[in-house]
Amino acid sequence: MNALEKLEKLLDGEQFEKIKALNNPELHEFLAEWIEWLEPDKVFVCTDSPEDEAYVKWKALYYGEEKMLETPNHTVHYDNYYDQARDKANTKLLVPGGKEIPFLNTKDRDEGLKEIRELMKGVMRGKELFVCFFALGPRNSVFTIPAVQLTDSAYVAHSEFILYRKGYEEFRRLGMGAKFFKFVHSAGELDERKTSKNLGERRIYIDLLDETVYSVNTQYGGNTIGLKKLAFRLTIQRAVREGWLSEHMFLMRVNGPNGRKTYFTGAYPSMCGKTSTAMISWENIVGDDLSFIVPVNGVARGANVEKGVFGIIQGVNPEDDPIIWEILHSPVEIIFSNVLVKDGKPYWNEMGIEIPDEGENHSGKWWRGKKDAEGNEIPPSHKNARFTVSLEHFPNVDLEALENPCGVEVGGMIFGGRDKDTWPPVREAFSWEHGVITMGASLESETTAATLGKEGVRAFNPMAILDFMSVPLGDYIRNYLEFGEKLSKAPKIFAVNYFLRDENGNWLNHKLDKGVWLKWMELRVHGDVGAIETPIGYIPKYEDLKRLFKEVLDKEYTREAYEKQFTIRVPELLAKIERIEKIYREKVGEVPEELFQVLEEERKRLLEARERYGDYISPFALEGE
Ligand SMILES: Nc1nc2c(ncn2[C@@H]2O[C@H](COP(=O)(O)OP(=O)(O)OP(=O)(O)O)[C@@H](O)[C@H]2O)c(=O)[nH]1
Ligand SMILES: O=C([O-])CC(=O)C(=O)O
Ligand SMILES: [Mn+2]
Repeated sequence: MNALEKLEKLLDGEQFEKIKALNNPELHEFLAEWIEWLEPDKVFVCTDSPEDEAYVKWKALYYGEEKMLETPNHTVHYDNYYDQARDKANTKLLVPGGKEIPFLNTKDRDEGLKEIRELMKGVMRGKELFVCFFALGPRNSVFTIPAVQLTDSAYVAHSEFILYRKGYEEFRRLGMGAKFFKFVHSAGELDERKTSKNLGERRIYIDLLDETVYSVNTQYGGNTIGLKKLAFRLTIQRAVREGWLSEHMFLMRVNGPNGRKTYFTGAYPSMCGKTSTAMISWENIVGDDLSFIVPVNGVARGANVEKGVFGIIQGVNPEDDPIIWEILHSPVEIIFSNVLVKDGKPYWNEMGIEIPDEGENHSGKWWRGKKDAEGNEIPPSHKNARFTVSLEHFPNVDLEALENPCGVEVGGMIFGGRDKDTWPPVREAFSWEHGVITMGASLESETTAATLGKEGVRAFNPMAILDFMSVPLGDYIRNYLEFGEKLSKAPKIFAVNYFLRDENGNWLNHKLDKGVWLKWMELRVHGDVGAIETPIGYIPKYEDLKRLFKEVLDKEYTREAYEKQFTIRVPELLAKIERIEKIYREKVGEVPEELFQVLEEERKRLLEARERYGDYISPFALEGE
């Protein structure tokens, strides 16, 4: 029996017709094999029609994975109390022979496939399977990658409809030519709250050879939404093979003088400010999490992989995040996850208004002071509680850039992390190579609640991408360096640090200061302002920032604040170079030799500067040159 004949037996007539219309034998085989294996009671195939999307949304409510809230089109979803973040330990790359690759969590492919197949055998008995088609990147473009998702979670499918472009027609158009990704997900057995129960058997296995990802016994978006962080492992591999970049980066427009539009990408680790930067209210958002950057005729062109936001809700308040606040209070389609609900209204930590003392949250029935099994007090919402919404509802979205099949020219690329004591708030690299190595490849950041495990530990996180890395780090960095050589005008590279603290642990910057750094970077891309040369790159001049603080935030920026923030901290910077160099020399394995040269040059510049100026160098001293 061939695959289509098998499918005809497995599916209802109407569903079968939808599959038959896609002329792709590889797709048919994959579907036949997995539908038979998963044994769902029922299969629903989603085309791009609004009716099919509506069916999925309705099923999320019908099966109890989402509940309606008071505001129309708002729903809430809960993940298991212990399934609130990405599970790094159980996320593995399947590689032949289980080859060990530094910093990557690998597993023998045959063993992994065997294990996951066993876990998934008949896992959908009594359940409905949704077969969905999406596209990564704008459709019918150099960026497009089609993907098929199998899931028994209507919540996951619903989230994907909000976050990704529909892809059924794309499969139809491409026919046998579709080089597509495959995702198979099951939430596994559910408890009475409709959350995944068998967390001990939670597995996320990425088959790099077959460009397929399997995920089981989990619901949290970062572990299950196939097109997000699961596809990301596959796109990194493709990008390195094909010579482009697939990055953990927002994409935004910064508005310069006289209507000038300059596009920036920015890579910060999870929970370190991508969304909050891309949402600066006077600029424009294109994407907040994942970007593809492709060299086209010597120009780096960027596109958002997604079309929606799976954003962190903690701390969203009307002052700092006026646009998100507005959206979250309007009747557009939103899924809230792991927030507190009372009388049909959602509440979250640090929202700037009074929060009820009881309700329902990620721990079930909740009251203030409630403790979990470990004795920790449970806050109203989880730190990693999120909202899922389409970008089309954002008044500040740059729709033209979002939908442009040619993407946008990238003028600047930014790297940043949680760093309390080393990097200044903003600086510009001397060159592409200098930026890639001393900013991107040298990124460190304190760990956050976006992954299971301890928070606040300084960790090596090159390009903010380490959690998702799927190729040897040296290959990834080589690809980055070579990417620059393909460009006639490489984007300028910048590094930011929003998280500097003083001796008492207080932040040195306000959340909105990043709006000033962005304006400065925009001017620098076009050579409109000068800068101070330091051993670690160019930093802004006080006079320029003073003017920008006034213009952008209507704030007085004092010389004292500037001096404190932009002091070059030689001992911390040298220690960092030591750490980074050691990691690359001792742990990473093969790395382009340039990396060590560029780090060595930076060290020399720092040592020379220390000779002349001492350990902590005021920017005014350097400016005096
Ligand atoms: N102190 C300080 N905190 C900030 C700043 N910007 C953002 N944050 C906090 O950082 C947290 C996460 O920021 P997001 O922008 O949502 O994170 P993200 O990079 O989009 O994260 P992912 O969606 O996990 O990839 C929020 O709790 C913010 O309040 C800042 O300038 N200063
Ligand atoms: O993938 C997720 O869970 C959400 C996210 O953006 C990240 O953690 O970087
Ligand atoms: Mn992210």
